Amino acid sequence: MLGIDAAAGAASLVGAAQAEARSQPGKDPGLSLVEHLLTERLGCSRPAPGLIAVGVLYLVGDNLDAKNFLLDIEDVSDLSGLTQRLAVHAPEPRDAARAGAFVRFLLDAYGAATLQDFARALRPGAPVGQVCLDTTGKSLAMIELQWSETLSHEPPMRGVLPFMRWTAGLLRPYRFHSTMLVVGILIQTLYAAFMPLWLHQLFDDGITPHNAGVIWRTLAYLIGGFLVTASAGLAIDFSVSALGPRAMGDVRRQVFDKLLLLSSRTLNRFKSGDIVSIFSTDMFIVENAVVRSVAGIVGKVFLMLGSIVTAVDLDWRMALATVSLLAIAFWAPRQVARFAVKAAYDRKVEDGKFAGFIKETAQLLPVIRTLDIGEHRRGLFNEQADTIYKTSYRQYLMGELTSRATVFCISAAQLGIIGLGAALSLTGTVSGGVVVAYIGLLLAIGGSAGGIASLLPTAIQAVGSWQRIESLLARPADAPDAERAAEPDLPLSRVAFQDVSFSYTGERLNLDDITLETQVPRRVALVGPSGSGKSTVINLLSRNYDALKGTILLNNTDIRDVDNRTLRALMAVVNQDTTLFEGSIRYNIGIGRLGATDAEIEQAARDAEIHDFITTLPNGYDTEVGEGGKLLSGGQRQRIVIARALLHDPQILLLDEATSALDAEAEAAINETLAKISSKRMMFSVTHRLNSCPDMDMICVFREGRLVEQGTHEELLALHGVYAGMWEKQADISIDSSGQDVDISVERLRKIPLFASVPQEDLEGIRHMLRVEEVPADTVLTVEGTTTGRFYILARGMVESSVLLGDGTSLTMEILEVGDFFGEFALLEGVPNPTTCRTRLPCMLLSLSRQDLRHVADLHRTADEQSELEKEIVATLDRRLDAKLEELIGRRLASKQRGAAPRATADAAGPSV
Ligand SMILES: Nc1ncnc2c1ncn2[C@@H]1O[C@H](COP(=O)(O)OP(=O)(O)OP(=O)(O)O)[C@@H](O)[C@H]1O
Repeated sequence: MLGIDAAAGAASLVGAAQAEARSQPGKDPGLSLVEHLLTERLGCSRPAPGLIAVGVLYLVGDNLDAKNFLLDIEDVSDLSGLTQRLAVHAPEPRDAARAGAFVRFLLDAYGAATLQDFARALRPGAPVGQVCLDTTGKSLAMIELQWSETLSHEPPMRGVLPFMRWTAGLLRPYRFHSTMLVVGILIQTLYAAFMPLWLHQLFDDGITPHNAGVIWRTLAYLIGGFLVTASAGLAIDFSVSALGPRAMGDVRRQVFDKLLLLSSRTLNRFKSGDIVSIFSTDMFIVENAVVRSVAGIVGKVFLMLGSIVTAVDLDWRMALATVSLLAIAFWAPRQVARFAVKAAYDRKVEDGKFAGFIKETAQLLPVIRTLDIGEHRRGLFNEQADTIYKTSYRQYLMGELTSRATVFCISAAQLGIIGLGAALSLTGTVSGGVVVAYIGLLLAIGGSAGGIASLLPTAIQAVGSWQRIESLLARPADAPDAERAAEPDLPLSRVAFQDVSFSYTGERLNLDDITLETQVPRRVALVGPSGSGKSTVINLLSRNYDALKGTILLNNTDIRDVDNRTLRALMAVVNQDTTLFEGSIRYNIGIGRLGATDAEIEQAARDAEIHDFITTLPNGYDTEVGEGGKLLSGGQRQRIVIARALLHDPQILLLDEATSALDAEAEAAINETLAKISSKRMMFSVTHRLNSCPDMDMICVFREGRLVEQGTHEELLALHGVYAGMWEKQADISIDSSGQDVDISVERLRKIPLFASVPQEDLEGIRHMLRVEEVPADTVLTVEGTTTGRFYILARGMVESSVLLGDGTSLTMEILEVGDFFGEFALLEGVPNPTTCRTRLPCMLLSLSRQDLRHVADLHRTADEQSELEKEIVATLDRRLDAKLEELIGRRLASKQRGAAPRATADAAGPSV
């Protein structure tokens, strides 16, 4: 694993380890051996680094994959402490597991060479953070985060018995019904236990000696017992019907409460269909098992136990044989049951993925149609359906095999016992009555076993579902309240970021050492290319995530010390997602402050400038908004969200592209409203369009996670840096106040390389030829490999350019923003578009076709002159095409090397296509 030549000098290493074991009797000889290997073969310092030695030993000695689940976030959050403990003490079992998991992580994520470097660098006294930096290039916090992201979050596979124990725990609070259930089962058990004894009595003391008294008395017992048992059966039916739904109601509540406490980081780990399918399919399957299987299995087990007691009473030798054979008969199928439980769990996981896939397909149907990737999606569907088929096949087969194996083993045991009884009766050691009673007993046992076997597949299926419910319940509530719930002295006068760094996955820093300070009331714009970290600042301020390093202060209080309720009262977030809750408009605004009066709700609606619209609706504030608010327009929904935020009356308003999902007209109107309502409070506003920036008190410019510039509009323009460049790109493209017309200056056109050398009068012509287009989100504008389309300049919104990879997935090449342009290849005869461009947000565009361009040239030029113009344009395009193709090939290669995972590129907002 570490590239050590094990054979070389192995004897001397073993000798040294043995000598050490003799001199330090408490020490694990295996650990000594690994320490000697590390120090003498890899040049690690003495004493050998405990972390790596213990980790390697644990890894080779244990199946870590099976134990990894035992570790949770806290276990991986103190690598320094772990290293120190393992350097001086004999390892605790949990620390040994941690070390093993860490070595596994380093090996998987960075390879054996880095693990060796890490081991060598772990010298006594060397800070672990420095070792991490020197060998992996990542800080200690990043390594811990990356490590925690790799932890398996699946609970250990468990079987039917733990599931039954869990069910018993669920039923315990319901005393009346549980008691009724237990009493019912006991009565059935007693009857089953006594029946063979009565049969024995009937045969040996009644029928054989012709004793009518005994016969009638025993028949009376049997009939009475039968009637009582039938009533007990009814009691069982009533109690399980009440207990199952009640117990599952409790589980639903628990899971829902847990859901509310999960952080965004944890929620990101779930597939979109998972949570819904846990609440729907998994809960149903478990409930079904609680009602139908669990009580049944318990009842049958009791019956078998009762029968065994009777068996002892009848003949102890046969009873001993019965118990031994039954033990074997139940043990053997357990081996199959383990596979059955795993198969049931796998099936549930696949169901969750499948539900997510269907949901995604339904949501993205317009995109699928416009991209014409129906066939590709069908291929993915077939793959998923195939996987579902395979996992279901395994699930059913294993379930049925478990049941069949149980029946088979029990039947074999029965035959064995009958054979023993017959043999003993030949020797005269047992009477005929005992053998008859035993046959009755075995019928009862066989019936119970058969019953258990038929209930097992349902129970096994439920174990898979239970594991998934448990895996959600077992997640730590990682959005906990602050331990020292401190109150920042209100009102708020200051918000500060001090050396704040953050990463979502531990792979790279998404915010890198951000320091900024601002006073209330102040309006702050967060600008920068797509993926530069603007929304992440909002995520940290609203405490959706906590910083990896550094502090965010509200006045002088660390945001992590402020309890969630106070924090939520201080802030409101409005982002581009305008999905509403199903219910009335009143409800959707009112949840901004529960308990608000109707007058307050109406005032908030007035401030958000939606009151007049609401009063025109037949049901006014009681109008139902439909699922997700789909009965209202995007602009109306956004105003309702703003009204909700205003009702909340926050001191800090966080706006994250609040208007970018709206059309330009609605954006213009809502921006006016936002400008009014933000004047009295602090506002952080993420924006791509810079036209609002001149009015802001402070502008923070982000690039690749770093805060590269901050100041007022004028200060930043004077810097001639990133902001000035962005401003220049956007400044001469204006949208009129109605949001319906776009204008671009000739000077701005000239800055596009394509038009750099076009004569002034032609540029004027081109400017007038440009067509204004308003395009909704998810519209495909150019398609890779085709020669149709137009040349576009982006005046508003965002466009994603991507290429299709060999495996059918698409790779994002660039995110184009206001001022960027694309599709110039459409201006050339026969040159196919190298990428597909699709709008991510509603866009306003200026566009030009090849015919338009030719027409412009025709107006003023002779054929020769026109061809000169075309030649210049062709030459510019050729240069850009070459550059584009080179970049494309490079990215495709890189993506293949990374396993071709399609994802938006972080630094995607470079120059336009
Ligand atoms: N939940 C997440 N998990 C992993 N990475 C994420 C997550 N959210 C954002 N990122 C990554 O973090 C980086 C910063 O994202 P962020 O959303 O803050 O950028 P942004 O500047 O707001 O971009 P945009 O303008 O496109 O909204 C990006 O590279 C993005 O891919």
